[in-house]
Amino acid sequence: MDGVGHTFGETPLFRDVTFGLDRGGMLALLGPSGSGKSTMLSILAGFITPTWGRVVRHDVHRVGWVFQNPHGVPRRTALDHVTLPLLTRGMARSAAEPVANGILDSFNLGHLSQSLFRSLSGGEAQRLMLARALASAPDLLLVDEPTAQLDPSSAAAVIQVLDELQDRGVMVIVATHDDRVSEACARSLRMGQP
Ligand SMILES: Nc1ncnc2c1ncn2[C@@H]1O[C@H](COP(=O)(O)OP(=O)(O)OP(=O)(O)O)[C@@H](O)[C@H]1O
Repeated sequence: MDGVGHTFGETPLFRDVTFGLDRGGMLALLGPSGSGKSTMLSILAGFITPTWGRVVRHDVHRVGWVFQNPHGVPRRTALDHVTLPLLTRGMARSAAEPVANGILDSFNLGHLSQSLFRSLSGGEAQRLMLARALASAPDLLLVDEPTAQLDPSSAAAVIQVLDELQDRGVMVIVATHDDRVSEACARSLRMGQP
């Protein structure tokens, strides 16, 4: 990001944001409600063109986004959720299901493989959304408030998953109010000081 700023009206939401992130890097976007964290994620995803500055992506072909509230298909199993992105990447079902089960295991969800999405707890559902995002093999993963709805132990499990994602070479940018999430990130960017 080079000198990026954005405004929806007269007052800039943020200005002059410059940073670079390498493969395997994890950055926390911090700031109070309304400071522009989601807007910044949308700019990074390419959904919004910033008013000022530019975003340059090298070797970023796939961008994943995990929303604050886990959106799954209630009557589909956890396994279905992780298998689908593999099928859309061209894998045969016979090859995709073992890979999906491996991903579920690594997110501590293996025992819930056949559970319907609607029966999962909030923390399990949020981890499943991260597992599904990983199955789509993103180069850049944007995560919005992953722990906002979670109790401390579910939040700790999600933070561990975020850590593992960066170990796998994914660039992770996470908008958060949660100090524990920002502590897990090597770097942070504080919004709300235009
Ligand atoms: N499309 C839009 N048009 C006009 N104003 C917008 C638009 N999107 C966001 N805003 C405004 O921009 C400001 C920043 O919103 P944004 O959702 O980026 O904040 P945030 O830091 O992610 O907040 P939260 O932590 O509450 O999710 C808010 O005042 C919001 O009302």
